[in-house]
Amino acid sequence: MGKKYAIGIDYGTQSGRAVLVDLADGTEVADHVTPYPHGVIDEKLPGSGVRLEPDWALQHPDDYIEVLRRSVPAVLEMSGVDPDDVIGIGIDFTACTMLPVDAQGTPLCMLPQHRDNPHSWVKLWKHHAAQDEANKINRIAEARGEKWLKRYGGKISSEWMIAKVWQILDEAPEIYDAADQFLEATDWVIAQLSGNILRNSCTAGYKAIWHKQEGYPSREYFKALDPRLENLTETKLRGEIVPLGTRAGGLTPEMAKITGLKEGTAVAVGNVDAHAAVPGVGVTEPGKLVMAMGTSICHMLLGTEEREVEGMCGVVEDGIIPGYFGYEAGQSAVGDIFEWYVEEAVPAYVKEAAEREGVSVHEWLEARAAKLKPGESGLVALDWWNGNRSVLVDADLTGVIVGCTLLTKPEEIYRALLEATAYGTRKIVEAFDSNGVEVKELYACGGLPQKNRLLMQIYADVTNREIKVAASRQTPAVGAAMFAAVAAGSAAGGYDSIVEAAKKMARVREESFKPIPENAAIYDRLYKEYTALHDYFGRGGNDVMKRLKALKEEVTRHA
Ligand SMILES: Nc1ncnc2c1ncn2[C@@H]1O[C@H](COP(=O)(O)OP(=O)(O)O)[C@@H](O)[C@H]1O
Ligand SMILES: O=C(CO)[C@@H](O)[C@@H](O)COP(=O)(O)O
Repeated sequence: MGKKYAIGIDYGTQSGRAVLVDLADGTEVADHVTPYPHGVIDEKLPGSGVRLEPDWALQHPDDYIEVLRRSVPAVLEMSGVDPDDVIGIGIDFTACTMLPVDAQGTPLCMLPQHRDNPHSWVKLWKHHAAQDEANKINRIAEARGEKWLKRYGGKISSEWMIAKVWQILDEAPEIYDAADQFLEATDWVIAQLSGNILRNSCTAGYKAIWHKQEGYPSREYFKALDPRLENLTETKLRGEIVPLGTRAGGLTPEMAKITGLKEGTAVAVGNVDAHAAVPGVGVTEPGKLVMAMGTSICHMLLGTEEREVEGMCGVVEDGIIPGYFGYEAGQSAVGDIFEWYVEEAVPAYVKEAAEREGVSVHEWLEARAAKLKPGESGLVALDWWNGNRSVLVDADLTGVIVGCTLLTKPEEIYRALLEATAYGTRKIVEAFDSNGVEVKELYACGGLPQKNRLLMQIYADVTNREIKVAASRQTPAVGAAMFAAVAAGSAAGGYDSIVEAAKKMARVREESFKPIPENAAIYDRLYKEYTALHDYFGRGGNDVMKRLKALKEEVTRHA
């Protein structure tokens, strides 16, 4: 059998990235990025201009298809690989990114009668407007003593499926009624590729409260939320839930035409970006925490038992690698905080200087921030620009910088923001470690480790652990390609298990980031200050952030 390949596509927050991978050793033969034409829709709807309320974040489903139209033919052309030798295609996605579809699987926002209703669109993972529903989901689950709540660190997030579905029912019952099903976007794209709607066990487990043995929460629980939700899981969340690496079907003739791939090519079921990154970086055993670092960070860890960890996003059996309990935790804004600073708060002189020097504003700030010693800025910040999805699980928390003076410089603020996100990661590492899910080593992948060395050194110093970095710039996509190889199977030139695929295909860089003891010592002190602020603002010491947010909503509603 000659060389065989698979294509993995990583659907991120702002773009989709395809990579064509050699299955023998994981060599990335070609990659291509398609920025989403509509980007993140958070102010007004395309076409109608209908204004969105605060905390909304939507996407256009055709942007996902655009990635297939552009990036798949591009990697085929760049590589010169014969489509006959591409034996599988797999994807990973942000999650819970979900949408309502009709009985034909058409997104409701593509239908003229629903287009102008924001609830008919794709709700992106960072759509945070379902916090009221999430609060009720948690309150009612606690009151009823629902056992499954512990599997999610004691709180269900507003980012997830049930909160988002319930917000649709609350605010747009006509869209809820018109929806034949609510799907994760990753499952919707796979349905477009293969013609089959299958729900993957990863998003069902982490985002829709599904359990391998127990299934979804009971009808009684859903009825207690809202009588209209009683049958939700048998109706609008119905369908087969299958393990990662399952073959969803063969590529449809229509999709073969737009992608340039062969009809019938194996299509793997959907997956989540951070979860696909774990085998992508070669981690198939416990003790190694994988950080998928980009707009946000997802922290992924394997364990041999189901443990309770405060604030973890979830523990799902077989949720990442079959045979293990997969733990997920996360920070809902990391790169996004740096981007906010660069786009919204950096003085003009910095932008001009960066342009003159031919570097990006990030690079300009990083170079200057790297000259500062830990503690030198006199600043400490809380990393809650997009709420907290770590131990506090509260989307209503907001950002803070303490210690600014008339002499504070932009690079000092930038460094304080990098550090704040590292403290946020340390909180997560400590939560796992202190609950018996050991974290021995850190692995980093995603866009940030490639873009910012200072950030990585700060993470090593703050967590006092060595960090290994993925060799690939596209780790989740490589992971998705590995699952595609599993969906194709060894008889076709792929693999029979993800562990085998990861052994052959994953690579990390030679160089790692090691903690510098004197930095780590200062960061221990700064972390204490972070923790004091974290607990004061986040554990009820002062609810000023919530009061300000409520006031903002009140004033905006009446504007
Ligand atoms: N040099 C840099 N240093 C730190 N952050 C950066 C830098 N350049 C870009 N970013 C941030 O990286 C994030 C994008 O990360 P990336 O991994 O490429 O995408 P995604 O999260 O969509 O997968 C953006 O939030 C952006 O602000
Ligand atoms: O929440 C998850 C995974 O559970 C992510 O999809 C979400 O944080 C988005 O990740 P990115 O920062 O876009 O890579």
